[in-house]
Amino acid sequence: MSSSITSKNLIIMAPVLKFPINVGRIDDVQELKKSRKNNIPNRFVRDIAERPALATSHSPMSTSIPVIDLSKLMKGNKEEFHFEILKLSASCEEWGFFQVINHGIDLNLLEKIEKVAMEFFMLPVEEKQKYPMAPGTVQGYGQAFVFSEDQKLDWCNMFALGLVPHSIRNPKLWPTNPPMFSDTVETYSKEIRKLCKDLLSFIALSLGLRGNVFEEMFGLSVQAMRMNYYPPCPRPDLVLGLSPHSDGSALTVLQQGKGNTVGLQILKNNTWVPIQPVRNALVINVGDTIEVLTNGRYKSSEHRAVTHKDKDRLSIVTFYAPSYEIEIGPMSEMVDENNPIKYRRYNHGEYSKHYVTNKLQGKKTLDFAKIPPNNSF
Ligand SMILES: O=C(O)CCC(=O)C(=O)O
Ligand SMILES: [Fe+2]
Repeated sequence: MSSSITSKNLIIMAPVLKFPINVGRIDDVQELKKSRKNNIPNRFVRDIAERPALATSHSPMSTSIPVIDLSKLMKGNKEEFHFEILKLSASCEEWGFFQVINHGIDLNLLEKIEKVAMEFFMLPVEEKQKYPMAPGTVQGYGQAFVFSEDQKLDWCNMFALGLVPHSIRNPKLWPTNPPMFSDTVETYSKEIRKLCKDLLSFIALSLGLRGNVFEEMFGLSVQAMRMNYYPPCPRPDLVLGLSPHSDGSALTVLQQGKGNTVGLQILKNNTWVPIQPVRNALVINVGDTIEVLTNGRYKSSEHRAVTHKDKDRLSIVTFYAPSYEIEIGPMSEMVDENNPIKYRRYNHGEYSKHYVTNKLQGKKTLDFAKIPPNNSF
């Protein structure tokens, strides 16, 4: 029997790697850009099957995923509320993604977090490397999810922090430069936390469940943040900004840099669909945890980021998940004879550990929880 994981021992242990790892040389893509002009090191060049097709007249149109108006859920009349809940349920079932407008978060705060994030990424590399992401770990500056020398690298610089509970914080990784960085992260993460709670309660209602079901189940929810900076890439047809993956969270909130190019793509019906940013909206996606809890009714969608030849791109991503202590599995309301159980029960801390100690590879991480379909005739 595996012992359950608590937030305290997770930070000490996490990520727990069975062997010392050799990740080889990880070039900083912003520095590459400065030094090498058009030469892309082989480690960034994807195998042909993985390369992003550049837009042609045949490529799927950039799509606006469903847009949910939060004000209609918070204070709309009965009809507006009902309509928006139906839209929410359809978005989660069909896309696992939606954008939220009128979310109530001060637009100045969204601008401010973007500003400090960009200021951070524009610092000299020596300054950023004062907060290093150690190989195999997921906090600090660097590239996460790299576990071997021959693994392909993403055309991205990341900066990530654990936020809640406090025990997952590593104070040495909180930048003092830019001066407003850490304060802004604190304010922003409190606002995003409220949004996650509200959205989860509407997601519960959209499933016909009590609004507070997830809040009660999750305990003190874990919250972490990652800023992804994708510099322009001379050969966007050869590289990926971020490898295909689903998120291990319950819910993810993604803020795209204002005026940035399209970079996020979602795999839908085996086609990578570029997602058109909507002004002042936040992109929300269902993570693996909600997929398990709803027994696959709401699915975490596979997504990735691509780069652009001339333009950079920033995304600021919040992951909201249950406390590591809790055990999860499909909720009884989601299982019946037409919807047989698809996932086993497990400790969420174990899943988090599994997620952060494996490379990003589509939805493979969720095999951890899948019950193989019954093959008997
Ligand atoms: O940059 C993006 O749009 C995607 C980011 C993302 O999926 C992630 O950080 O998990
Ligand atoms: Fe993601």
